[in-house]
This record gives sequence, C-alpha cells and structure tokens, in this order.
Amino acid sequence: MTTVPEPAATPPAAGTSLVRSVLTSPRGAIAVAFLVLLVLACVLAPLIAPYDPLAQHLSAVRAGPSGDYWLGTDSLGRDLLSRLLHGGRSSLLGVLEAVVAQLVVAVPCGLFAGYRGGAFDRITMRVAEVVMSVPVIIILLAVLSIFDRSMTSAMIAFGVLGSAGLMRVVRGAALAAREELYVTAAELMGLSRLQVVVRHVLPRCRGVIVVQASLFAAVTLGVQTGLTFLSLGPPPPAPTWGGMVADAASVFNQDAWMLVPPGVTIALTVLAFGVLGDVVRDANAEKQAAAPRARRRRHTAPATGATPREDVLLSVRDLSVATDGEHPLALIDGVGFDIEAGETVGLVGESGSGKTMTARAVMGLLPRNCRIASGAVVFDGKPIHGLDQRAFRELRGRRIAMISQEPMAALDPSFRIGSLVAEVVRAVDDLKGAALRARVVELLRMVEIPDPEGVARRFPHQISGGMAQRVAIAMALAGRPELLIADEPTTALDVTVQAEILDLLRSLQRENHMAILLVTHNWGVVADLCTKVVVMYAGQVVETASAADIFSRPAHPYTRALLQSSPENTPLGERIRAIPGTVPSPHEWPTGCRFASRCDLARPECTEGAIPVEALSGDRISRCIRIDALLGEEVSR
Ligand SMILES: Nc1ncnc2c1ncn2[C@@H]1O[C@H](COP(=O)(O)OP(=O)(O)OP(=O)(O)O)[C@@H](O)[C@H]1O
Repeated sequence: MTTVPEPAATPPAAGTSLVRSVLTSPRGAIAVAFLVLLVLACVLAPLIAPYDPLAQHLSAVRAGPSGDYWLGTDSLGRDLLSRLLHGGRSSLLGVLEAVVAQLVVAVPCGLFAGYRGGAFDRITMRVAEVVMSVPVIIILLAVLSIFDRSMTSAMIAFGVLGSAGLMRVVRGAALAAREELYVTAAELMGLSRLQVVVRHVLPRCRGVIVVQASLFAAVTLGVQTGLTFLSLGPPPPAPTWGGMVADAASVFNQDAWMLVPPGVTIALTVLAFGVLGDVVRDANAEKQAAAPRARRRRHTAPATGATPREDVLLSVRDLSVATDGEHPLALIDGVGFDIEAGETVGLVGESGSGKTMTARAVMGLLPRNCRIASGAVVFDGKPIHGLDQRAFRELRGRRIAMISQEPMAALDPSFRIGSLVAEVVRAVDDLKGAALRARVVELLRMVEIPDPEGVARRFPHQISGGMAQRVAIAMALAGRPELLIADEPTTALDVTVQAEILDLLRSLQRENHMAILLVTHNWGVVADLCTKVVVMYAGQVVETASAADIFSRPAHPYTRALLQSSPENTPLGERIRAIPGTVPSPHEWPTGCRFASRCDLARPECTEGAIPVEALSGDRISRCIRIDALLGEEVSR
C-alpha cells in the first residue's frame, strides 16, 4: 500500500541540477566563465592592474594599444586597462547592491503573498503596482542629490524600485507551488508556514528568481553606466565605466579607439547577464515540463494523484470550495477523481457531504457566496477551473450539461415544451424554421417521449414529473455533451418512472458514448448504472473504487455503513440500520477523521491528525487508517 500524498516527496527544482544544466549549455558556460573572470579581474585590480588608474603618462596621451599600454591610454595618458579594471569594481558593486536589494524585498514578499493569499497578497500587489508606476529616474536623481552622489544609495533605491516586478513573478510561482502535493503533505505534517515556504515553496521558485535577477543585473549595469556617464556618480578622476565612455565620447571625432575598451566591456557584460538569464529560463522550463510527466507516471494508479490527468475526460484534483468573505469556510476540501470518456461515475454520500458543491464547481456554477479556493478541474486536457463565465458558457450546454433533481423547476411554465427545447437548440446549433422544429422533435424522440410533436405543444404543467425529466434530459442533450452531470435525477420521481429514466440514461450513454457523473444517495441507482463510485463525506472523498469493489468489499467504514443503511440491503421486515449521528457541518469538521465520531472502528489515533489518502490496488483509494481492521472484519464475516 502506498500513501498519498507522499510526505517525503521532494520539490522538482533542485538547485544543483539547475546549475549543471546551465554549465553544460555552451552559452551558459561561456556567460558564466566571462562573468567569473570579469569579477575576479576587477576584485584583484589593485594587484593585477599594470598602472595606478589615476597616474597620467603625458608622453603617451591617447596612445593606441601597445606592449606598454595593452588597451591604450586616454586624453590624460591614463592606462585604459587599469581604469577599466578599477572602474569595474564600482560598476559591479553597484549591480550587486541593486540585485541584493531587489531580492531582499521581492523574494519574501512575493513568496508569502503567493503562498498565503488573502489580505497580505492584495496589499502587497497593490503596493507593487504603485511602485511600478513610479518614475525611476526622478527617484534616482533625488537620491543622488540627497545622499551626496552616493552610488550605493542610488543602486539600493533602484533595487527596491525594481523589486515590484520580481515580486509579482515570485508570487505567481509561489501560487503554483502552493498547489503541489508535497506542499500539502508538508502542511499536513505540521510544518510551520515559514518552514513550508523556505523548504518547499522557495526551491520551486528558484529558477524564476535567478532569471529575473540576472536580467535585472543587465538593466542595472546599463542604468549605472548611464548615471556615471552623466557624471552623477563618483566625481572625476575616480575611474568608472560610464565616466570612461564620457571621456571617449568627448574626443570621439579625433580618436574613436578610446570608446572600444569600455564600450565592448559594458556590452559583453550586459550580454553575459542576459544570456545567463535566458539559459536559466530554458533550463527551468525544461525542468518544469519534465516534472509533471514524472509525477503523472508515479501517480497513474491512484485516482487522486498530484496532477490532473489529461488522458481522461474530466480530472478533478485537490478541489476545495470555500465561502467568500473575511472568514472563509471550506465546504469541500481536496476533492479529486477522474472520469473517462463514456464512463458513468457515481458520486455518493449523505446529505451535506458536498456532492452538489463538487458538481457545481465542475460546472463553474457555484453559489454567489462561494468560490474555488484551490485545486484544478481539467476537462478534455484543459483546465477549466479558472475560466470566466463567458468562457464557461461556451462549455456548458455544449460539452458539459447538467440535469437536476427538480426538472419541473427548470421548465419555465409560461412557455410550451417545444419552445423551451428550441431555445436551447438555437443556442448551440444555428437552426431555424423547419430544421429547428425537426431537431426539437428528434431530441424529444431520443428521450423516448411518445408523440413528441404533441408534447412539444404542451405547457410544463400539462406533463408528468417523469416526462419533465425526459424533457430536461432532451434539453441537456441538445449540445451533444461529452459529459452529463446528473444531480439526483430520479429522486423526485416514483419508483417505476425512476427505472425508466435510468434505462434512458443508460441507453443514451451507450449510444452517444457520453460520460455521466451521477450524483446520488441511492445505491440501487449506483448498482444499475455506474462503473466507478466516488464516496464523499463531510467535504472529502473518503473512498473511490469500481462499483463491483464497492459492493463486494467496501474499503472505508463510512461506505460500509452507508451500504448497510440502504433499504436495498435491509432484509424484508428488518429495521434499516441507520448510521448513528449526522454528517458534521463544515464549521464542525474535526482535525482527524471526520467520520470517527460515528465509526465503530475508530481508535484515538483516528482523531489525532489529518488522515491521508491510501492508494489500494488498481484505482482504489481510501481515506482510512483502519483499513486493515476493516478488511479483516469483512473477511471474517
Ligand atoms: N451557498 C452556501 N453557502 C454556505 N454553505 C453552503 C452553501 N451551499 C451549501 N452549503 C453547505 O455545503 C455543504 C455541502 O453541501 P452540498 O449541497 O454540496 O451537499 P450534498 O452532499 O450535495 O447534499 P444534498 O444531498 O442534500 O444535496 C453543506 O454543509 C451545506 O450546508
């Protein structure tokens, strides 16, 4: 038995492999080698520079490259190589100061904003937006004048102003990392927020941070050079790269060479930072692309692995829905299941277990006061959980349709049935006149309504409940959906009509190869139609298994109790064995197993901490740490 989530799962972006990927790329290796050599040469300038950078050699003014002056001299006979090496110290130190300032502000704020969300996130992002709209050059000029041309102050200010962009990028990466299984596992293990962020979220963001920092370094070098070019930095004769460009520019018409050493050095340094950023970005993208594949392979067996599956029609992962407002209340929590094309899956549980909320989240039709707090809903390989209502409308009725337990309530009493069905047909097919009428009759015939032309002319109050459900199904079928969500479609109908509707759904599903998510608390309906069953309790999936397994060997005490309390399983003349107690409401959910207070197998350890999902054989999963006792009891019966 494997435990899901795996507490020891490691984050994918290990720093060492990122460094290796960068160094094994020729571009990356050249950029790194250049930057390392440049930094070494500048740091060691007092030792290796051939001359004092301020020493004037008046016998060799504006001399070209020679054995004495490798890169030549300037208008005052100062050695260009020595000035370049000494000037690089302040330029590179400025870059370092700005990048460090940027990282110190942006990384913690971005990480916590993405990971925590809420008010901290909103405030941080608003502040970032304000900072991004500030005119940088004006602030820099002000800082330089206030701090007596201190380049360090200017560079720190530049880094702080530049942190807003990085903060947004880091926040995005942290938001994605928050959904990872290993982050959830770490939280379940009781790690503090700081520990989770530092150990599990930060490593995942390392790639984007390095990319942004190296690109920022390139920009900073440009800005720093610009400021010293304008003599806004250390006053002459202190050597600076910008100052050397300014000196060269003043004599450019007489001697163009003087511009070459500083110009080429600045250009190559900016290029090296840019290339380094590009290479890290590529290496990081490859790593991110490889990571989900690896995770998917590892988790194909359990139905609720870390990442949504793209090879199934509908894949729900770690879906949580909460109420809005200052004190959000989770209503469903970490729900996950898959539906293959053409498959019928039953979503079972007592009233209040979260079945309808799950179905509505899939449809993008949550109550106004609720929202998806986290998780993913992937339909036909594409995430749909973040779609806006307009995009959802393209899906709803066309590719995903829903029928509810109250068909009559869905039929407007002031329109004839034909008109109601036609309205839906027009929305999905551009049909008019005779073709429209023919399609309406065809749909009513598909749901086995006798005399469809006659029924089309009637008003809703003139038809029975069973007929109304058939009409609702006909309307749902108008867009030829690949997935039909049926929320207790037979609850309001009498027994014989129930059987007819179930027969109809089964034949429609077979003929149209349509998948069905059947929300029900009726085991008879499950046995009749479903190939797979997802059992929910108090907002969580507690068991997923094939219908055959569920009935022969339930692997969760709740499933077993639910089966035992079903009228179908109660011998004639005996009282139904109702499960004692009720489903706890969302605000009463206990820390450990939510079923423990009603479970005859519960032990103290069941209430000590969150119960992980156990992957059993095949696609079965169960959220119970007493499985062995449960299955043992089943065998000994
Ligand atoms: N708009 C809402 N705001 C707050 N809580 C809600 C809202 N709608 C439902 N709930 C709560 O969410 C939980 C799950 O409800 P849901 O309707 O999904 O359960 P269910 O299993 O479908 O029950 P039933 O079989 O009765 O439809 C319940 O505790 C319910 O009280």
